[in-house]
Amino acid sequence: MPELVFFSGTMDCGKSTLALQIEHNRSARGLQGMIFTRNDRAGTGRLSSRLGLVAEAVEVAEDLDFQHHLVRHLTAGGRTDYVIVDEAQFLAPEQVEQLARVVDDLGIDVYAFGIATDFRTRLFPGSQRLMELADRLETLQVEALCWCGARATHNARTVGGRMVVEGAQVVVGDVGEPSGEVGYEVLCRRHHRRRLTAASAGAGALSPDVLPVDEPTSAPKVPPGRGLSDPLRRAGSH
Ligand SMILES: Nc1ncnc2c1ncn2[C@@H]1O[C@H](COP(=O)(O)OP(=O)(O)O)[C@@H](O)[C@H]1O
Ligand SMILES: Cc1cn([C@H]2C[C@H](O)[C@@H](COP(=O)(O)O)O2)c(=O)[nH]c1=O
Repeated sequence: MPELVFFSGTMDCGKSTLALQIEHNRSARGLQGMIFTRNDRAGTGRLSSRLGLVAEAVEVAEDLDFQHHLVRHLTAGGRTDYVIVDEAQFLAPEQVEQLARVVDDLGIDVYAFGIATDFRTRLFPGSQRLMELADRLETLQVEALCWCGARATHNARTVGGRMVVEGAQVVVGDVGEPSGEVGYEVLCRRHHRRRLTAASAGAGALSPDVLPVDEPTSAPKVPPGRGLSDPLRRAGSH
């Protein structure tokens, strides 16, 4: 049975990499895919991963109708066995409905990849519609981490490393932007709620715990995963 699958996760968790792997594995077996994206950081008509892989893609314009596009292609004698859509959070809800029709009426698998929520923790309209319509929701397995070491579940927008909560829903950008520029950082919910980015917390890279030295048995217990270098421990009350 063909299906509509929505692979979601925070920024920088490997969605585009997985999209390119799926494309690679299927095309290596002689299947033909059609790849779409919208607003990829690498430029128009490109699907790029931070691991350095890039593939050509159809840029999804606001008025692109997926179903018409596929029907035109098939009618002209083209073949498509599966469809990949990256940055699917930027799709209009109607475009997600067209993708569902591509699956049901044309019998083509559709794999969509995107972040679920924006910098204010609200669902993107395209992601919401995908969650409502997908046959299957998949969460990426390689989780991105918050600076504190916890699993990152939220995307923060930053200016000069500080989290901002005002602005347009769509601003194309990347994690780890130089200070002063608009960028993004993935955080756990606790630190997203407190607007505590790595820069605001004064955190550097995660440092592992040192091997335990003999502590007196009365010493306070350190929760697992909290090394001496952990800014949470240093700052105490965050
Ligand atoms: N130098 C590197 N070495 C190994 N893995 C890397 C490196 N740079 C990035 N990655 C991996 O790539 C992931 C980001 O992949 P990408 O597909 O661009 O993410 P997404 O599309 O979800 O934003 C990172 O979470 C990390 O696992
Ligand atoms: C949180 C958030 C993100 N964006 C943009 C920033 C990037 O261009 C993409 C996400 O790309 P990735 O491949 O998943 O890293 O989305 C945005 O426009 N608005 C937001 O709130």
